[in-house]
Amino acid sequence: MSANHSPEGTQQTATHDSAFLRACRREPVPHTPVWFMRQAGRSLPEYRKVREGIPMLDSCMRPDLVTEITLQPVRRHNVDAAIYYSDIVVPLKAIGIDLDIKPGVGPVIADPIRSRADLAQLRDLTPEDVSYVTEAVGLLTAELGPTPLIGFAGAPFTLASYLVEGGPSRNHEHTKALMYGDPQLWADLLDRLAEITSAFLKVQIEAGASAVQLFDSWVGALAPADYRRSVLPASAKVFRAVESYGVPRIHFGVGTGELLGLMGQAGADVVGVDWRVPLDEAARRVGPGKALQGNFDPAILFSTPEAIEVKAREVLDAAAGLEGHVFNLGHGVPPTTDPDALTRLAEYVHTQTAR
Ligand SMILES: Cc1c2[nH]c(c1CCC(=O)O)Cc1[nH]c(c(CCC(=O)O)c1C)Cc1[nH]c(c(CCC(=O)O)c1C)Cc1[nH]c(c(C)c1CCC(=O)O)C2
Repeated sequence: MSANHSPEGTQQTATHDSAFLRACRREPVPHTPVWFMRQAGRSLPEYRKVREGIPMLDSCMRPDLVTEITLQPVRRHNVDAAIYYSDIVVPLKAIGIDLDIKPGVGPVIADPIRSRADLAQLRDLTPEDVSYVTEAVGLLTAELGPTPLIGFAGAPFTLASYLVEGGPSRNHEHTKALMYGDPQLWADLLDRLAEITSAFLKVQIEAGASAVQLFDSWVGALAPADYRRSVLPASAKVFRAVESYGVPRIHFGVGTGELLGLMGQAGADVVGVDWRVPLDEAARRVGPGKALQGNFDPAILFSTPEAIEVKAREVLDAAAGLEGHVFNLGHGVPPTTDPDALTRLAEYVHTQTAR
């Protein structure tokens, strides 16, 4: 009897045939799949309730909470994929970096990395460091049934920005100073982060994640020449490290209109696009052989239901000629979003694109 005749095998087949994974592979789909970056989190009252009194990073280390919080938006919005509840700094915390996530601020690093000696803080990540991830992914894939689970990690540049700045930054001054002032130290830092990120993605895939997304949220701060020279090699290393698993690899950043081609070249199967570039134009910049993900402007979620539909229709029209399209926002769900607006948006995309 083949593995596909066991109940587990049947579920794996259904997951493999899901609209989300089919779109990532640029295969025909029954409807355009939808999920929302940051779909889990503060926009949901049920999230705020289970997080009460529990610091963000503590919640990421509790498989029961990770499972519940990851499932909440799937239950509520009928999205086509779940994204593992965690944060981009979790693997850094797991190797002993002294950091915290400050509510309303973001990740804050106690001892920023700015010298060669500071690099010693970045040891290798082993699966034992994040055993709670393996456990939570196992619980989740059992609960999710055919709905695919997306694993994720921060890309080397975005992680480096937090580590070098010591926290969130508008202009990434210290980061760029290091990139230009000590290119060898910069390259070594990004290479270390590529190793850690690769190890973290492998843990999630081996435990059952069906796709992975690399968040390079802040890389839009760079010019293309700098991206090609100082960032692309490290991101490409991450994509190569997980290539043999055969799961779709999504690559996302904000303000990356001028970088879309290079971000595809780094090795992604799906390129995430923010709202600044229409999807048909993004497809020209990315080139053939890749699916696109995006790109509804999250600020428009605060508008009227009618305006939201007009904008969603525009996104779908621009996506009409794409080889593969995963509907998403151009960036994360804002914390004060009315969750019903997201439920209606997912429903609208499903009904408008049903084949
Ligand atoms: C840049 C970045 C971070 N974290 C992440 C990124 C890349 C995505 C992006 O560009 O938005 C990734 C991330 N962080 C979180 C998720 C959960 C999964 C999902 O998308 O639903 C994901 C995918 C949970 C979280 N990560 C964080 C929260 C909010 C903290 C809380 O609920 O107390 C959640 C739900 C904290 C965090 N962590 C970070 C920021 C900027 C913040 C917000 C700070 C704040 O406004 O309070 C760093």
